[in-house]
Amino acid sequence: MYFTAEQNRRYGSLVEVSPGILSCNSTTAIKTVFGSHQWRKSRFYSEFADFNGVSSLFSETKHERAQILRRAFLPAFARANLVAMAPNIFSHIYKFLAKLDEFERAGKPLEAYKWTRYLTFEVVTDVGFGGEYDMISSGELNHPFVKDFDGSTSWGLVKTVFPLVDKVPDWMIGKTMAHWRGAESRTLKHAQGGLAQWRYHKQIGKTANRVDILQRLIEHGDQHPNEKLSEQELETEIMEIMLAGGDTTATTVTYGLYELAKNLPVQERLRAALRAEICDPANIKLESLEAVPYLDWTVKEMLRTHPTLPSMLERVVPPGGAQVAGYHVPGGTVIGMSAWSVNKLPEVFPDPWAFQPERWEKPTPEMTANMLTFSTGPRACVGQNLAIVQTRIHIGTILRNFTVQLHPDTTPEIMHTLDNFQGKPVEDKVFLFFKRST
Ligand code: HEM
Repeated sequence: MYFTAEQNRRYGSLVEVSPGILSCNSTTAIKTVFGSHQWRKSRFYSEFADFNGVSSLFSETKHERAQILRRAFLPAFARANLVAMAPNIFSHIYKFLAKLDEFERAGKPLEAYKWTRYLTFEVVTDVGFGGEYDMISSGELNHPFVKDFDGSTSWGLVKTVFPLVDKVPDWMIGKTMAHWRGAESRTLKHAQGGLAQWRYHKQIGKTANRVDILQRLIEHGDQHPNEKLSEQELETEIMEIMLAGGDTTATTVTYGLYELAKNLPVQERLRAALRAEICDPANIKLESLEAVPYLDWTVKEMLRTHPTLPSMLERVVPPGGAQVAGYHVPGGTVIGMSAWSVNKLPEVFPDPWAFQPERWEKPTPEMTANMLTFSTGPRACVGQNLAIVQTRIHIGTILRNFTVQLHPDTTPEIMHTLDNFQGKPVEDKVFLFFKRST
């Protein structure tokens, strides 16, 4: 993303960054590029995120199938279902607070990125497919699930560069890459386990009150038999939920806590607003958090400043070509736009590098239309409402109960974003101090 942003800064708003692939950062192009299903996702998506040759909603490039999958997902992210999921999310965050207490008693800083990953993986596996992973209380710092997950993502990226690599035997690709490939099949086993557990729960009559995404996907198939997903498709969707919903939120929360530690007046204003609304910090409810506008603005600013999919989001120009940022671009060309770049355009977001939740008090229509963190249009993030609810719960509950301070080693260099399609801090060791504050 640094490279493509720099190319746009130097040479203009539409630049060829590799053969047949253009980077665009013009706000006038957003509606054209993302607004219509005729602009398909590029082959990057299938190479990165098809599992065992089966496409997920994220990786699907064909509009018709993507529409069916989106319909199946929508009940999971409807408001009533998110409200029903909230108690699950709170149960994980209160476990996380107990961990913060332990670190405070020991006088130690928290390795924030590592622990927020455990938190968000627990949440996404729970609300994703009723998974019962216990990463926070077990305190297993190198949980095999997270390790496999990292390997699996790396393997996805290798496939985007060498699409035929899956056909090459292990001994030719070397130990590390063979490990990554193995990690992908192990992650698939976690997904199969999730589905097997659902089948078991169904057998013993325990599925009626479930609120997770898998439950809603299966119910959708029961109600619309012609849109029913096969076992393999359901497994692939579980993989996708882990891929799309875990690290994305962990990175948002980590950078968010870092910004609050760096910007103490913002942190103090947020805590004062939370205190005014919430009397009992040990029993917070979603509706109290949603009654605090300053929390909403802070979360929006976290999402703007540190978009966790910062790379170019690629779309293919439809046959016949299109007019983009003042140029005619031929059909078949790939055009990508990056939230990292667009979210920092000074003409839309004045003083773009400053962390200012107040800018969201009265957002201009341009700010709302041009924030690309969740993309926009028919393939925008289908899970964005869950991501927002989850981030509100995490940040609101932590900040109502704790102050957060920077460790001297947590420098801007450590917090530099590494772009592996999903962004993350370049160094995993993001140390922050937490102190109880009731
Ligand atoms: C802060 C958290 C999140 C961020 C920043 C984020 C961002 C994005 C973005 C930018 C896209 C569009 C990619 C593109 O246009 O090429 C996307 C798609 C998607 N996201 Fe998210 N996401 C987040 C959380 C989640 C969660 C929690 C879930 C579900 C559990 C989820 C599921 C999906 C799925 C299934 C797609 C594919 C939608 C489609 O192609 O139609 N995301 N996400």
